Amino acid sequence: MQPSAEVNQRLARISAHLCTEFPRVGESSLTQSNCRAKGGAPGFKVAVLGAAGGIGQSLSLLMKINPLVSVLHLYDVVNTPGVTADISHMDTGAVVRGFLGQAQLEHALTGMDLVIIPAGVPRKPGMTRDDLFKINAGIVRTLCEGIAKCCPHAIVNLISNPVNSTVPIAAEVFKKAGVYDPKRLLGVTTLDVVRANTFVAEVLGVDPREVNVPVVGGHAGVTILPLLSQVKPPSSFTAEEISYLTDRIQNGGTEVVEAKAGAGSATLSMAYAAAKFADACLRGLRGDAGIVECSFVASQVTELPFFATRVRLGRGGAEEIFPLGPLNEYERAGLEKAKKELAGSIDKGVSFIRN
Ligand SMILES: NC(=O)C1=CN([C@@H]2O[C@H](COP(=O)(O)OP(=O)(O)OC[C@H]3O[C@@H](n4cnc5c(N)ncnc54)[C@H](O)[C@@H]3O)[C@@H](O)[C@H]2O)C=CC1
Ligand SMILES: O=C([O-])CC(=O)C(=O)O
Repeated sequence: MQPSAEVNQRLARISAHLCTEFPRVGESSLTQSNCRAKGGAPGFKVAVLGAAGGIGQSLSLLMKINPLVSVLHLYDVVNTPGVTADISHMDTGAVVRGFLGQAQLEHALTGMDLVIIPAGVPRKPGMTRDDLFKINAGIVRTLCEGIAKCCPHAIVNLISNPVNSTVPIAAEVFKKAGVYDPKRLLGVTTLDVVRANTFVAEVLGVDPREVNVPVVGGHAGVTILPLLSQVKPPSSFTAEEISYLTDRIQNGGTEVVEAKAGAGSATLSMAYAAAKFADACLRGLRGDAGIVECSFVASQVTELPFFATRVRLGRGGAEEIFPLGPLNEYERAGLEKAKKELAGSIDKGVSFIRN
């Protein structure tokens, strides 16, 4: 049955009100709304791809309350109308627009300064992050092809797992399109740092906000390498504490996957971590000085083409990559293990696009 003209008019009015870009009932082709960011604060344009998911919804909420964001585009292959309607009622500055399905990806991406990608399937108990490669590699490829075409200068925050492979995939897609700027592609490893700060603070009996633990390497199992010898403020740990903390930080994701017992992986702490990292990227874009975060980026710190270390964020993205600093024997052994596993994951990502 064809919808009445009245139904379509009503949907058009709601759509214009929400600044969304959903197809009207019965329409297959998409109309671009000419909705302006009326009353929106000056700031950056941010897109969340995978915005209707477990991470995506909370992350979108947190970006809506970030005063540096003027326009927030929410893209997913399902459920963005509801999420967008909901978030758009928050009385904060950012104007929210929703985009649904592949046909609207280009509209979602055009003009964006920062694109955050939590799209893809999460783990269930018994799976490794690498088990997600089959599905998530293709999703990341498609989304990055869109970025290369529509906002090649945007900063990209890649969350989708396995990060150790999806970042190399994104780099290859951008290279193929001739738009690769290694400084602008950042794998999000902030949750490892957030966990490390929390667990170390518990052991030390201090406020986690006072603790900063550099976590280097990658984002899976032994590739997650906390540098407990470089904790700020300077702290010393017993051998038992070092072993307990390293194991807990490396397996923090699995701890949540098991506790959720089939209902997914970390979403709330991840949304917090992603929002923290995105805010740091936006402050860097604004030109703030001294913004330093850990991230999995193209790097010459080791012989591997990608590695997570502390980076300084600026107008161009990861403008400076800091060396590892002095490691103790335990950390040097951990580094060797991390590099071995990382090399295979990076190769797998590169081969996915090249072959
Ligand atoms: N980097 C990190 O530290 C972390 C990464 N993750 C990863 O983040 C990803 C998302 O996790 P959750 O939000 O829990 O999963 P979820 O299943 O709740 O949400 C994923 C969303 O992605 C959407 N999606 C699927 N295909 C898409 C496509 N082609 N384009 C746009 N959206 C698409 C889905 O419709 C869904 O709404 C997973 O790969 C997970 O492993 C999770 C936690 C931490
Ligand atoms: O463990 C997972 O699958 C999700 C993730 O990356 C994390 O929580 O660190």
